[in-house]
Amino acid sequence: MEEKGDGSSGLTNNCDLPEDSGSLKSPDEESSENSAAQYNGDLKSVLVTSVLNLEELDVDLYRGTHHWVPRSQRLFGGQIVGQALVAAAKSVSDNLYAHSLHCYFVRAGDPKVPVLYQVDRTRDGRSFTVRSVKAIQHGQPILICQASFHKLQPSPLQHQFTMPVVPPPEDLLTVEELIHIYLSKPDLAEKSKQGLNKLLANEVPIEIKPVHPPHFYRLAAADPKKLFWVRARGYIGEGNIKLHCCVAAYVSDFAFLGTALLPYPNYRAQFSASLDHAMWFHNTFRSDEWMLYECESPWAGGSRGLVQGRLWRRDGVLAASCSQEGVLRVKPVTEPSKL
Ligand SMILES: CCCCCC(=O)SCCNC(=O)CCNC(=O)[C@H](O)C(C)(C)COP(=O)(O)OP(=O)(O)OC[C@H]1O[C@@H](n2cnc3c(N)ncnc32)[C@H](O)[C@@H]1OP(=O)(O)O
Repeated sequence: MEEKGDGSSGLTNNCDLPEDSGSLKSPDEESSENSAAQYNGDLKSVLVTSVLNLEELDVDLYRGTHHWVPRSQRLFGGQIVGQALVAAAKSVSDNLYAHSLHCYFVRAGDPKVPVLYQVDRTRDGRSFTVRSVKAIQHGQPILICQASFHKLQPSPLQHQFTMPVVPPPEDLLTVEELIHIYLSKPDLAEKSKQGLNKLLANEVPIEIKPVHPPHFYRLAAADPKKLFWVRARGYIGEGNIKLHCCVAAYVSDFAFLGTALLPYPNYRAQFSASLDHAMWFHNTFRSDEWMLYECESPWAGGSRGLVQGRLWRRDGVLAASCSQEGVLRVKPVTEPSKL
């Protein structure tokens, strides 16, 4: 461990969460709109214009819609957590910052209908404020979430682990670029090509650069650890800290549970889904800037796997920590490699 400045000196909080896409513009952002359009080669992130842009139906009642749906045809857990945190944050004051959330995914989300978010104002304290959010479809909860917010309170106690030393994102390829390299292999089997093309067609609103490029049809067992740079696609802009936490909640569930499968190349997941998800936010960060996601799985057993992750700002400041347990029902791989 090392002593570290907390990087929070510039803590600002334009806390308004998106009501509509226009409400995201702070005066600073207005003035830099042209450069924003160029930001990481994209327009405003669909995560803020659509996914996390909840419709207010009544007091503490919101409706969220879907953007990207995984092949499992159940709603992406990160989307539900991110939207639940948006709903919770709308009822807390500007001087409070999300510091943690704890969720259970109790039913599979149905991609054919929107999700309702019902917020209970559990407690408003002098330092901490707690919200409980129920995500509902077909009259039943699909997620229960507790989110806690804290006033900024400086302390002499400050430490964090050290960020792993890895190549910068500029030196690495995106998942899409890696897939194109695989697709250019002349002896690639047709079925593998189809699988990779399906991956390319995924409209995931986040960008990923693996530190160790994956073997898409991996053959060797690996330690249950992975490192990748990740950021929201498109521009979000600085200032709205709560919104960046909501985006990070979305991002943090992506490819997370798969860490627990890395030691078992001879098994493939027949059924996998996250059961719970917890996050702690430590410092300010920009979710539209590259962050290093360090994932590891300390344990698997009993058809479940535990994964833990740390999201690092590229300047080495620990932005957030995550934990998740998932159900992992596997079956042996019987077919030879398709490569
Ligand atoms: C790529 C990105 C993905 C990232 C990860 C995510 O975001 S995942 C998305 C977020 N997380 C989720 O959606 C999880 C939501 N929670 C749930 O769906 C549920 O809590 C749960 C399925 C985990 C609970 O499991 P239960 O086994 O209690 O549920 P249930 O009894 O309804 O069974 C669900 C299905 O599993 C089967 N099943 C149940 N027990 C089984 C067992 N021991 N061995 C084999 N199969 C079993 C059932 O027959 C049923 O199949 P049939 O259905 O065939 O009848």
